[in-house]
Amino acid sequence: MGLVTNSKGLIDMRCDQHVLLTPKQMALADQEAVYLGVPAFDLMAAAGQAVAEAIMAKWTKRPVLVMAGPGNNGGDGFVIAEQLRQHNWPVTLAFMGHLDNMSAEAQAHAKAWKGEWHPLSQTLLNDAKLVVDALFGAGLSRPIEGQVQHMLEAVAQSGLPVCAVDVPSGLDGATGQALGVVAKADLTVTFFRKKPGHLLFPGRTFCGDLLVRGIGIPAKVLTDLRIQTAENHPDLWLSDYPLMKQDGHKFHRGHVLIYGGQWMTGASRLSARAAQRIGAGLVSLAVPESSWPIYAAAMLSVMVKPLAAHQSEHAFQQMLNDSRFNVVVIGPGAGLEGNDKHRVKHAVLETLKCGRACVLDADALTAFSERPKALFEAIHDACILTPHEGEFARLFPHLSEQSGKDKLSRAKQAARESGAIVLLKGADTVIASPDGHAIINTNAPAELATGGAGDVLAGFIAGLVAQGMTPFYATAAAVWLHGEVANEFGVGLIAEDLTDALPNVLQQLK
Ligand SMILES: NC(=O)C1=CN([C@@H]2O[C@H](COP(=O)(O)OP(=O)(O)OC[C@H]3O[C@@H](n4cnc5c(N)ncnc54)[C@H](O)[C@@H]3O)[C@@H](O)[C@H]2O)[C@@H](O)CC1
Ligand SMILES: [K+]
Repeated sequence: MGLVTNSKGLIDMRCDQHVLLTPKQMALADQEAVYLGVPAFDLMAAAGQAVAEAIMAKWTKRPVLVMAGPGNNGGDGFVIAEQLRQHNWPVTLAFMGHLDNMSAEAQAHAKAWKGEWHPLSQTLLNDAKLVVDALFGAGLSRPIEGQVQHMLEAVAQSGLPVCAVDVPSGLDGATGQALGVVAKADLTVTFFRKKPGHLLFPGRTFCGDLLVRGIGIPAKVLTDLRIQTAENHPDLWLSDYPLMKQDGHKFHRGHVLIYGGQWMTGASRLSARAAQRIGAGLVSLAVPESSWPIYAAAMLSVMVKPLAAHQSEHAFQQMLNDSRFNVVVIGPGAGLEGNDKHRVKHAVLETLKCGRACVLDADALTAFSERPKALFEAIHDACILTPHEGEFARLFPHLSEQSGKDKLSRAKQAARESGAIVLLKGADTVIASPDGHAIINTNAPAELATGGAGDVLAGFIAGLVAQGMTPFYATAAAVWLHGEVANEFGVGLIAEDLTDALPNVLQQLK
């Protein structure tokens, strides 16, 4: 049963827990569940009950204001209100909508509410100690304005704790972007599966703690939804992960070739060490002859190969003839000064020309900013681009953060246009493949924003590709390990620690 495809084939139901549904896909999942015989009334009852239970688990009994909107999100609100009332919570219900326009199940649940109905009004906040936001969920279709906007602003001003039903109202579940104003929540309870908007920024900051609750929708409805996006988790790639074999040999674990620059000698060395630590059998650094002593003195188990100044391009090309180098990393510390840029571009294009898997980072991306097309025309499917937002904007100016598009769509479009796997970095790193699949990473702590962390990541990816992992899943695994190591290490992290602390995390993974 296929959900998320990769170049190798299909991810099966083992990892269906981690798929992300757009609000549209969620509506289809609901419909399919009803088609399979689960009554819509029961789905809504289960959804409301799950939220009520989460509220009672998180907060002590207190006066609650439930704000119920005009659609099924509001229907959930009526269930929550009635459930809390039955547990002797003091509940005030404010409804904005017309009963006649609601779905049959929402009407039925609204009629089952035993308390009073109030129109939405800011004065209701005076007596409340908790707000339940059941105004809009998956059906939000335009920016919030007018009276609801004022109400949400008053909720924010009040400082009261908020529990959001499905998504904080005003948040686009597909993109993580705000449509007008958003009601920031302390707890969000969503149903069946997470939505991309819960994980992408700024959406993630609006959700508070996020809980996913089953409401009786069978997992088999996922089969026909053409799901393309998942949250990063070892379940996605562990079966692909190159765990060491007892009878393994270093030549079976690949050979990474890293291009080193003249001046910023630390960056490529960080990549080299990272590739070694994650298990590449051999790692070589190709460096300018003039900097060779610096590199060679610092690297013990990495082979450092000098590129003679008068024929460095030719020498690198010659090196690529050696088919034992199965992955090439270009970019960290590669340099853009003077003739460096020309050399870097040449190295990238030669690497691509011979079909070698490659990780292109930093200067290797910026080197093509005047004519990204020259890079895209050369790219093949084992090529991974690892830009931060600045580098990304240089290659894809129409897809920059300022374009107004969300990060998931931007990364997917960039992958499609370039033909490469695109890893768009950030606290919500997105890994997108040209075939439309994408993984959102969620385990990166703030400590990762430190110089050299990207160089280490490039090395991790290369090291995994060298050992035979498919580029898409190697990238996902590397990003996850990178985040996990940073979490494990905690405060005071510098890039070197990412490599040194990796073995602990690998041990746990094993
Ligand atoms: N069977 C189902 O479909 C289930 C749905 N559930 C709940 O239903 C929600 C989705 O329900 P709906 O599709 O009815 O959508 P919503 O309840 O999110 O809202 C739809 C309504 O809001 C109006 N609207 C949209 N944007 C607006 C804006 N900016 N200002 C004013 N009005 C606006 C629409 O015209 C429509 O009347 C989910 O988020 C979830 O909470 C749950 O009850 C589980 C089962
Ligand atoms: K909501």
